[in-house]
Amino acid sequence: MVPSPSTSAPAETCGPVLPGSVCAVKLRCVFLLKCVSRRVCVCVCPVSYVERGRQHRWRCAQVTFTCPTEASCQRWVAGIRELLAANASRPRRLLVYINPYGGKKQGKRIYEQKVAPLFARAGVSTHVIVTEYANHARDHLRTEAELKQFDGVVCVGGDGMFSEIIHGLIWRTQVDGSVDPGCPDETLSPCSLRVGIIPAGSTDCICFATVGTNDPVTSALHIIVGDSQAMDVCSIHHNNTFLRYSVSLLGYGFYGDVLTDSERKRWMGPARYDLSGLKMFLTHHYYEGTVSYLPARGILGTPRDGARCRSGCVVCQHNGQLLSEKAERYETENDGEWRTIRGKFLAINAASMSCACPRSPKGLSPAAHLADGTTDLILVRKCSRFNFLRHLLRHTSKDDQFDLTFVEVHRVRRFRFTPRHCQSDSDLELDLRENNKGQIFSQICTDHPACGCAPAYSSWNCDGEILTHTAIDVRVHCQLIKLFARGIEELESGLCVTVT
Ligand SMILES: CCCCCCCCCCCCC/C=C/[C@@H](O)[C@H](CO)NC(=O)CCCCCCCCCCCCCCC
Ligand SMILES: Nc1ncnc2c1ncn2[C@@H]1O[C@H](COP(=O)(O)OP(=O)(O)OP(=O)(O)O)[C@@H](O)[C@H]1O
Ligand SMILES: [Ca+2]
Repeated sequence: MVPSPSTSAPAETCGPVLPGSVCAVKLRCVFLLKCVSRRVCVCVCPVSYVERGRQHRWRCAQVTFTCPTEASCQRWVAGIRELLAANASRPRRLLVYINPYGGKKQGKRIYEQKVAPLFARAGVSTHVIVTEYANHARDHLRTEAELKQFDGVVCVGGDGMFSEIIHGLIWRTQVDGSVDPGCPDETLSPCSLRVGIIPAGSTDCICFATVGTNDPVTSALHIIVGDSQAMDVCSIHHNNTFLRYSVSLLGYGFYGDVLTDSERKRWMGPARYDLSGLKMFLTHHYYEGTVSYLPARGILGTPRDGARCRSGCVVCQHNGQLLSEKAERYETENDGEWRTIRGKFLAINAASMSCACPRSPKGLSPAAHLADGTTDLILVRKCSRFNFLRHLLRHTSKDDQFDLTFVEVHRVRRFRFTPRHCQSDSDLELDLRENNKGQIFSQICTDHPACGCAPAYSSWNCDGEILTHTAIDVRVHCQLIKLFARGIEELESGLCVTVT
């Protein structure tokens, strides 16, 4: 039996030096440090472990054992090392990409000061690359990186940087497995390497929604203990041509416009989103188009069931199993019934996870799941500024943001969007008839008296990157990637397990 701070150690061999009780997470030994000093007949052996703090934060703590002889100390050390080595889920070698440019430009400092010392203490070796330009990490992963040498990839940056990493990894996995990554109907191969996120961006919603906090030390500890959390990925195509993948928010209208405007203000750091958000709220543009979607059927959960995706989520386990069985039976998602909605929208958002972040702690779709093979399609129809503000405010309160007449939400496996100006002649004809022949254009101008005309189209905000096309086809790939995370834990802050 190997000692851990959780068990009272046998008196004759080893016992905590510190008097009183010790707090520990599940009381699992995280690291082991070597014997640091030897006095006459006493060997001191500090062992590091994880301690839970407030609001899902983890901290590294230490307990020191003393042994009467060097030999018994070495036996304890060897025993613990053996136990840790036998744990296959803990990474030993990691490929680390640092974006020195994201968020407040602190990525390098955060990694060097807060994360690297923990990796070193845990005996995790690293190969660190500080990126020199946008898409450096993506291209390195696609073509150069010797992935067999590593047990995982770590991304130091924000959602955009994480997006680069998964683009590189997913592409590489498909090419290595002879799967065509560009084909919209292809069943993609899941990536075997896990990705760790050290938050150093502006929103960091993927980290927040999978860990419960944006804290570099907590994320580093989740990587060290070898946590694993599967995640859905949406593939986005335009006319059968691959555009991008998305794991969090795919937003047209409001969030697309906020992103486009905020890119010009990058020098402001994370505050750019608030300023652009206010500006776009006041601008109040709506966009016309057609949304078609394939509802998710036969699965557990709905977008308004009040459930929350948490560590060990049964909905994700159940739906993941169901969808993989479906794939084995060669059933395609095409056999369901597509539905179509035509209209004027302030925002069209697809949230593949809750998209919780410090700005919106419960997220855009609080009941969305990380790994259930679906995305929540949220349609905010044209409404007054006052009503839109009511909807936005509910992202920050306990009230249901979908309980409004101009908002609807559907849990879907696939969807398509066609902006009005791209619609086929027959669709346009239908529109004209619906709008009393020809009055549609003057209608738009009446709705925007300040400028006299409305923009015909917005852009898609795809995990914080702007998409080049507006007409898109989106498909969810269930559990395509894995993170060094465990989902948000139910256990609340401050709770410590006491060692007697
Ligand atoms: C009145 C307060 C309303 C507050 C409403 C806050 C809603 C915030 C919802 C945030 C959802 C983030 C989803 C994640 C998206 C990421 O993939 C992406 C890349 O990191 N981040 C953004 O696009 C960054 C998107 C950032 C959007 C910020 C929007 C701020 C809106 C402010 C509206 C002010 C109206 C004030 C009227 C008096
Ligand atoms: N060395 C670099 N120089 C310039 N841009 C880079 C570099 N490395 C990565 N990038 C790009 O920087 C962009 C922003 O990075 P990141 O997502 O880390 O920060 P952010 O946008 O501030 O945060 P968030 O996405 O969480 O809102 C990404 O699009 C990424 O491709
Ligand atoms: Ca999902």
